[in-house]
Amino acid sequence: MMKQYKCPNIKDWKSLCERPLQNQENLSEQVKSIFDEVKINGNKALKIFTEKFDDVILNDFKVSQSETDEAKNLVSGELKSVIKTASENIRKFHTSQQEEKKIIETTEGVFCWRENRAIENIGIYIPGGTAPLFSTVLMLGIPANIAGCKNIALCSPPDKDGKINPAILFTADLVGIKNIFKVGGSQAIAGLTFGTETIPKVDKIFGPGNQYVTFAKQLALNYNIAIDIPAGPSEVLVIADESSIPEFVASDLLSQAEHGIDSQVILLSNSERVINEINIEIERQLKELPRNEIAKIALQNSKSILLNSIDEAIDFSNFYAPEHLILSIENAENFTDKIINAGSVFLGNYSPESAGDYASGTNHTLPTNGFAKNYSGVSLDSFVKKITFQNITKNGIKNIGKTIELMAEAEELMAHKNAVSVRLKYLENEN
Ligand SMILES: NC(=O)c1ccc[n+]([C@@H]2O[C@H](COP(=O)([O-])OP(=O)(O)OC[C@H]3O[C@@H](n4cnc5c(N)ncnc54)[C@H](O)[C@@H]3O)[C@@H](O)[C@H]2O)c1
Ligand SMILES: N[C@H](CO)Cc1c[nH]c[nH+]1
Ligand SMILES: [Zn+2]
Repeated sequence: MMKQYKCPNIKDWKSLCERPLQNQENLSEQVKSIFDEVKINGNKALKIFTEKFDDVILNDFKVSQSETDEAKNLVSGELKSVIKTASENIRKFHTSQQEEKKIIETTEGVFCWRENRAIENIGIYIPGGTAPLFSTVLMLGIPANIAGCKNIALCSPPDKDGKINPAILFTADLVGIKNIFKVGGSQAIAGLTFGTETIPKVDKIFGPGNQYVTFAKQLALNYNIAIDIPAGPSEVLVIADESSIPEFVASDLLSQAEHGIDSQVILLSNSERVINEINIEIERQLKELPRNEIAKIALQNSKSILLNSIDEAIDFSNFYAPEHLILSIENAENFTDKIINAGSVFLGNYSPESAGDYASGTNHTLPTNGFAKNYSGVSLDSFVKKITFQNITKNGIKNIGKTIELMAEAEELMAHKNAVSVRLKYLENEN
């Protein structure tokens, strides 16, 4: 059952926005010690942590070609076909994010532009603890392909038989990923950070995961490894008014609650009747939901909040900064300008969040835990660096030279000034 709140005072919003995170001190100590072990002992440490956390003893972490071939035979034709449909939409949307090179003449003879270069060595993490998220392989592998990333290492936790789910292996094969490792959790992130005898060290780590994975990615930053975003336990916030359909809203809330016991779902409405009906629906659907244990626990972390108006609900949502925001309200499209902080937004009664999770084309790797205030979700840009170039003609340096000289002198950096002065003098002598 979600906790219920009625028109809370604005000073209580901060505590209402707290996420159900684990004891961060224990978590950080644990992840730091896993990093230290993997840094020093490589595969030996991976083996110990895989036995401890995934309950399986592995002597080789690399997935062989025969394992991939076997997995491809285990995935049904129907599933293969819908994965391909989803992959086409994801490819279409991410290809549309490519930008044309634009050369800008800022001053006559001064030409500036940017060019994209793919990040060459990347690691992608595919969650596998609660559910094998093969859809995440599409979300990360496809933009990596479009960007032109050369070397992609994929890590995902093994099951108790020491295997990776066949759909993950099929999807990895579909997007051309060959380097696959059976390692999960923070030990996988440590492996990608330092490199081991088997796992390559990478330049940037992508992918969602539980609190251990997310903390580990943030730790990787200390070792000069870039990360995509903090993409931790899933969240959804739904704003519902009288036009919403309780059955739909309840289904959306449950869809994120089932991700993990630390997921959080929030319902906001300007109508007590709507909140009550949605809560009744949640209870009804929960009973019918197979494997509902996780959702039940996550719902205890979750809240339904009655607010005075839809505008106030949007203010609350911007304050909370949800990973996913669903607007189940009349004329939802008219409210988009007011959304300031959210990872991905779903408008109206027929845009379920699951569509973005799988197949509409947008990326499902999104910022959580309030990070939608300052991070975007994963996109094509996440896989490239943008290098600036400039080309200044003789005329251009004559035009902009004085500006640079005066600024350099004012900063008391005379060598900077001189780098322009020598050129201007040279050009004077040329004439
Ligand atoms: N934000 C996003 O974009 C996004 C997208 C998809 C999924 N998610 C989230 O990803 C998460 C996936 O989590 P998951 O647990 O299912 O899979 P996971 O693969 O992230 O984590 C499983 C691994 O965690 C490690 N682990 C488990 N218990 C541990 C412990 N006590 N100490 C240290 N390590 C431990 C194990 O090694 C295990 O292999 C969910 O919370 C889901 O909501 C987020
Ligand atoms: N909702 C998750 C992002 O928070 C993504 C996902 C993958 N599969 C199902 N859902
Ligand atoms: Zn989901």
